[in-house]
Amino acid sequence: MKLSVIGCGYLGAVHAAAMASIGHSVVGIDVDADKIALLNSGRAPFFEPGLTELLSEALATGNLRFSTDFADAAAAEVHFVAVGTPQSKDGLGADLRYVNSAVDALLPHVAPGDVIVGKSTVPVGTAEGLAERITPTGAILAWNPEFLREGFAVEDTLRPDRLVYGVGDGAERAESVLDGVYHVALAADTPKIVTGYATAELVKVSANAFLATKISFINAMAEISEVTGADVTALADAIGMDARIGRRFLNAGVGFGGGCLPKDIRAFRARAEELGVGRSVAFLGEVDAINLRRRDRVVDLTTALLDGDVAGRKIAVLGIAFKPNSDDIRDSPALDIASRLAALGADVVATDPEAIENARRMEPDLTFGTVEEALTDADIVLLLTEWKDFTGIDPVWAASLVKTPLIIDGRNALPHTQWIDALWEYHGLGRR
Ligand SMILES: NC(=O)C1=CN([C@@H]2O[C@H](COP(=O)(O)OP(=O)(O)OC[C@H]3O[C@@H](n4cnc5c(N)ncnc54)[C@H](O)[C@@H]3O)[C@@H](O)[C@H]2O)C=CC1
Ligand SMILES: O=C(O)[C@H]1O[C@H](OP(=O)(O)OP(=O)(O)OC[C@H]2O[C@@H](n3ccc(=O)[nH]c3=O)[C@H](O)[C@@H]2O)[C@H](O)[C@@H](O)[C@@H]1O
Repeated sequence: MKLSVIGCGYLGAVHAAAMASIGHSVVGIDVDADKIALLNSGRAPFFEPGLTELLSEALATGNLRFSTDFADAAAAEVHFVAVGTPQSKDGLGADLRYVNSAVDALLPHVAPGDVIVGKSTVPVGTAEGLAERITPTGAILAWNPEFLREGFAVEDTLRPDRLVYGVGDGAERAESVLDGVYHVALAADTPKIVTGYATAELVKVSANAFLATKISFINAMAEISEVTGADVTALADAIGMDARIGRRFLNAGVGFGGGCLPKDIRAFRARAEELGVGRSVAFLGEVDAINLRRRDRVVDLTTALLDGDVAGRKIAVLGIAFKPNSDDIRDSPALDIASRLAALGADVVATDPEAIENARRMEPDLTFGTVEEALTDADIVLLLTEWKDFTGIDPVWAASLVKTPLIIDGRNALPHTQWIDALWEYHGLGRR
C-alpha cells in the first residue's frame, strides 16, 4: 500500500521506516528540512535502538523516502498524522497547532476515499472536529493511537501489543484499509479493538494516565518509606507479586519525564475541565505533584549530604536522558535536577551515553563530560538515568576517582550491596 507519514519525529520516523520494512511504499513528510535530509541519507535524527538499521534497509529497497513537500503525499492512499502535541506555553492543555497545520497542508493533496489516520496523542473531541474539515474532501478520518515506548520503538511498532482503530463516517473502509496496513501484526494475532473516535482518543490518554499514576503511587510509598525506615523496593517487589497489581512501572526514584506522560496527564486534566468533569481526573494533579516532588527530594538530599550548601562542590550526574536507551531530554528529571543544582552554585559535571548533544543545546551553561571526568574529585555522585553503562560501573574503580565515596541512587538501580562493600555511603530513594 502507498502511505504518507506526516511528522517524522520519535513516532513518525519509526512508523515510516517500520511500515516500509513490511513492504509498504512510504513517504515521510516533515517541515524540518534538516531532519528530512538526515533521514534520506539513512541517518536517524535521534537515538533509537535499531532505527538506523531499519532506515538503511528500507531506503535500500526503494520503499521509503522522505520529503518536505506535502504534494508528495498525493500518491498515497493512507496518510498518518504523527506531528507533536506539546503542552501549551500558557497552560496545561495540549497545543494543537501542529496537528491543525499538518492537516491543512495535507488536505489539498488527498483524494476521495483516502484515509487520514491520526496517530498523535490528542484531547478527546479533536478527531470529531477534524472529521468535519476532512469529510468534504471525500477522505475518511480514523484515529489510531500509538503505544510505543522510546528505547523499544522499533520493536513496539513492528510487534504492537494491541491495535486500536477509532472510526466514524466511512468506518468500513477505514477498518479494511487499516487492516491492510497492519496485515503483519494482525497475522500474528495482535488484538484489535475497533471503536469510536472518542474512545480511541481516551484509550491513549487514559493508558498514559494509568502508567503515570502507577509510578506516582510507588513514589508516594517512597515518601512514606523515607520517614518510616521502610524499603520501597522490597515493598514494590512484594505488592508486585500480586498479579492484579504487577511489578512493572513500580520503580520508585526521580519519577517520570519525557515528551509524553507529563504533558499527557496535564492535557487530560485541562480537557476534563473544559468538559465540566474536571473532578474525575483531579487526582492527576496529585500524580503530577508527587512526581515533581521527587526532583525536589534529590536536590534537598544532595544539599543535606553536602552539609547544607552545594555551592562550589563538585557533583557528578550520571544520566541526562529521561530514561535509558534514549537521547530524549524532554521534561527529563535528570536534566532538571542537574540544572537546579548548577543554579545553586554547584560545580555539576553531567554525563550520558547519548543525550549530551541535546542537553547542551538546551542547557549551554551546564558542564558535560565523560563518566571519568564527572567522577574525578566529585564530592557526591547522583545516578539519575539507569543506563547499563552506569549500573555496571565498578564501585571500586569509581571510589578511586571521587573525592568522597557518597552516592544517591536516584533510580534504585545499582547493586547497592556491592557499592556499600566498596565503602560507598549509599542513599537510595525510599530506602535507607
Ligand atoms: N515519542 C513517543 O514515544 C510517542 C509519541 N506519541 C505522540 O506522537 C506525537 C508526536 O510525538 P513525537 O514524535 O515524540 O514528537 P517529535 O517532536 O519528536 O516529532 C514531531 C515532528 O512533527 C514535525 N512537524 C511539526 N509540525 C509539522 C507540520 N505542520 N507538518 C509536518 N511535520 C510537522 C516536527 O518537525 C517533528 O519532526 C505526539 O502527539 C506524542 O504525544 C505517541 C506515542 C509514543
Ligand atoms: O505516549 C507516549 O509517548 C508513550 O509514553 C510512555 O513511553 P515513554 O515515554 O517512552 O517511556 P516510559 O517507559 O513509559 O517511561 C516514562 C518515564 O517514567 C519513568 N519510570 C518508568 C517506570 C517506572 O517504574 N518508574 C519510572 O520512574 C521513566 O524513567 C521515564 O522517565 C508509555 O510507556 C508508552 O506506552 C507511550 O506510547
